[in-house]
Amino acid sequence: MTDFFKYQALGNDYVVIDPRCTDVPVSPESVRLVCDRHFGIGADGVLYGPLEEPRPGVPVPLALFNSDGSVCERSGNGLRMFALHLAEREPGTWAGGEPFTLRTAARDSPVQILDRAAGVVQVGLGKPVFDAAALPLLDEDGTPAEGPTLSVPLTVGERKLTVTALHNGNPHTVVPVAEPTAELARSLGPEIAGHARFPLRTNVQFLRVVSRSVLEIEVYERGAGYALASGSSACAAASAARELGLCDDRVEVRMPGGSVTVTIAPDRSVTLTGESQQVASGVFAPALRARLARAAEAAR
Ligand SMILES: N[C@@H](CCC[C@H](N)C(=O)O)C(=O)O
Repeated sequence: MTDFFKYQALGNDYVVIDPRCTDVPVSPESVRLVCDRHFGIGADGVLYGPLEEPRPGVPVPLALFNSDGSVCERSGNGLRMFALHLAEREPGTWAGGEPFTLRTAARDSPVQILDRAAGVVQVGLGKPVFDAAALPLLDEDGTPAEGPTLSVPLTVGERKLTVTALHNGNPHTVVPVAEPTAELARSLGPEIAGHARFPLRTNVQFLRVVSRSVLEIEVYERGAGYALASGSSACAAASAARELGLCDDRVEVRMPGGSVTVTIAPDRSVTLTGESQQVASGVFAPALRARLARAAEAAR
């Protein structure tokens, strides 16, 4: 029995809980406990799956949770890590390098393991939508906003920002700045992520366009906080910069944890390529197991 498999992608870390390997229950409270960096394993989120026996040619379903226990519809880094997990468990089926499909609450996402030893995986995240109803976004008076979200005036405390908001399986708000810093992400990120105009909250990226082929971002994630990297955030920043005419169709996105490559097709569909690795695997100690069981019982 193996209760957990821990992975990281440029420092964005997830715990995989595989129901084929453990009977550990998963609930918002148990996710919070597992992700706690002092009382649990520590992670930015949990990937729970496969939710059914994986079969070649059939989308493999999984559920994703942020470290605060909230459900997230999709995770670019998480999908890449889960693809590696499937390959580690059944290399004969999933490690051959052929593309296959993962299914989350957002949509189906094609993945392809390009270099298993180096952990290089590519994932297709589809086409972003730059529309208020998709985010969703409210107007200042709290009524549903309508129309394009390429340039949205957003008042945050004393600051008057102009941001680009988009939805690509999950919501994102890109904030162009002269210098993205961890301090800025940690201070302003929460105010934007939980802004009243985003009823489902939003992931936040602070973006500097270094050149037409290089972007630099700092990330504050919905439900997880400051992150060293984020796949869907890197794609959101690239899609926003591309839509604003600020970058080419293939960019390196630099984050504190490392860089990924994002390519944007003429139809706006986005592909993310980057490394990730397994960090550890193991069993929960009896005391933690008992707490997880109590948390799940309380959630029923
Ligand atoms: N780190 C992930 C994003 C995880 C989900 C996000 N926090 C949300 O709630 O949408 C990634 O690599 O995309």
